[in-house]
Amino acid sequence: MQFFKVKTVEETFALIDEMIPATQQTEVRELSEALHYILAEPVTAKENVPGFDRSTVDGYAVRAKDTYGSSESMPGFLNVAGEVKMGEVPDVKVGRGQAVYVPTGGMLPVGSDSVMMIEHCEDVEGLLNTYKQVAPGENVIRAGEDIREGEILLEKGVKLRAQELGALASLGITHVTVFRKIKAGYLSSGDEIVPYQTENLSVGQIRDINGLTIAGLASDWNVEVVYGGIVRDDYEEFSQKARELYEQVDCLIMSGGSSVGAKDYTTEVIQSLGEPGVFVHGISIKPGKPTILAVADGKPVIGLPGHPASAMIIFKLFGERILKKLSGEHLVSKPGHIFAKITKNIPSSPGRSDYIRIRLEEKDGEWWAEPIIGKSGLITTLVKSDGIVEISSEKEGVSQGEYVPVILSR
Ligand SMILES: Nc1nc2c(c(=O)[nH]1)N[C@H]1C(S)=C(S)[C@@H](COP(=O)(O)OP(=O)(O)OC[C@H]3O[C@@H](n4cnc5c(N)ncnc54)[C@H](O)[C@@H]3O)O[C@H]1N2
Ligand code: MOO
Repeated sequence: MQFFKVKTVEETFALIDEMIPATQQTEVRELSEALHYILAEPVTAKENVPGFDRSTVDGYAVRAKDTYGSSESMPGFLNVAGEVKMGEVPDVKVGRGQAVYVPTGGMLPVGSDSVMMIEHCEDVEGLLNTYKQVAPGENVIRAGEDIREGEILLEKGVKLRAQELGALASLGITHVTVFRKIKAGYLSSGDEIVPYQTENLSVGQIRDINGLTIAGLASDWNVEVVYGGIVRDDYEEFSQKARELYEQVDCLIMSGGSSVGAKDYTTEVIQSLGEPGVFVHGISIKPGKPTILAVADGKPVIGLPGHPASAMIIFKLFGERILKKLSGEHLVSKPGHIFAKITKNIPSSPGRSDYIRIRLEEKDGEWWAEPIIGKSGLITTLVKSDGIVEISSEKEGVSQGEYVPVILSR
């Protein structure tokens, strides 16, 4: 049997970026139901936010110049000319030597350029004693300072997080055009795998773990997962079920049978689905070497290794990028990790990327990554972990006390 030609992690990411298409299907969603969707067209601001100069504190709107030289020991004096009501256009102006009371968020009256906090002044029967000086623009948000009319607020391909929804809400935008949610089909394979609801296992049987872990990760990325059940190690049954599911979804994911054993049909099944087929079979990575990635007639197909920890780590590393790319998200390589110091020496083969499950511990104000040793068939190694440390392919391991990149999983 021919062994797979492995790709490096870097080659795999480059191939994913080259091979995976972005969906073209869009829909219009109400803003409150658009969280985590990807914008399908840019949004241009039709007005300024805020629409008027407003105070960021409770205080007195003043002309900054009139406060220069004021201090605790040498207060200045201004005449209180009135007050601004919340949500209303002020009916008073600030002339030279004058101050007008303004609440936080209130509109700045004409003539003023700054606001003195109430803690720094005192209204003594209409005469404001100022104990500090303020600079022009101090304690003020200018009209258009948040969003300027005509600017492109958000580009196509941006993921709508809570803060993007807030910015859109500030403009009064009620509907957005986004890419439709991706639907991924998932199949577990293996004669020994039974539904997780199985109460009493026969000897040799294993409850399906990957069905739940993979769907769980995918839902974090706003992908709907259709569970296709478990297929036996039988080519006819496997290919028929894979085909049926593939027809209904945008992406097909399966676990198990990715290696090179006599009954590992996954590659053959994937190849039968469409062109161009498998573009990665085997990655120089630990765990998860026997990973299969393919595109069949425009739909990505992911063959995950069966071992539960390997399946999750591989899906987090490559599945996330594939599904995000497919979802139309504009992907930028911003660091998705933090740095922590490793507690032990860990050797690693050059040319292979290692992903070590770790627990984070705080010692003397620093974060330390404590490796969790255990085989990739053990799901609890991930239950105990806070993340995974990456030892990239050019390194020959890491030394105790060295800063290492940690991809967080909590
Ligand atoms: N001769 C070689 N054998 C293996 C190699 C290799 O390079 N040469 N690689 C090993 C590595 S590494 C992995 S990872 C596994 C991957 O194998 P498969 O993807 O073919 O997976 P299976 O053999 O079907 O299963 C492996 C293991 O995981 C259990 N499993 C499978 N699916 C599930 C599930 N849905 N829920 C829970 N557990 C599952 C299965 O029972 C097996 O114990 O290959 C090595 N072999
Ligand atoms: O590479 Mo495998 O995923 O260690 O068990």
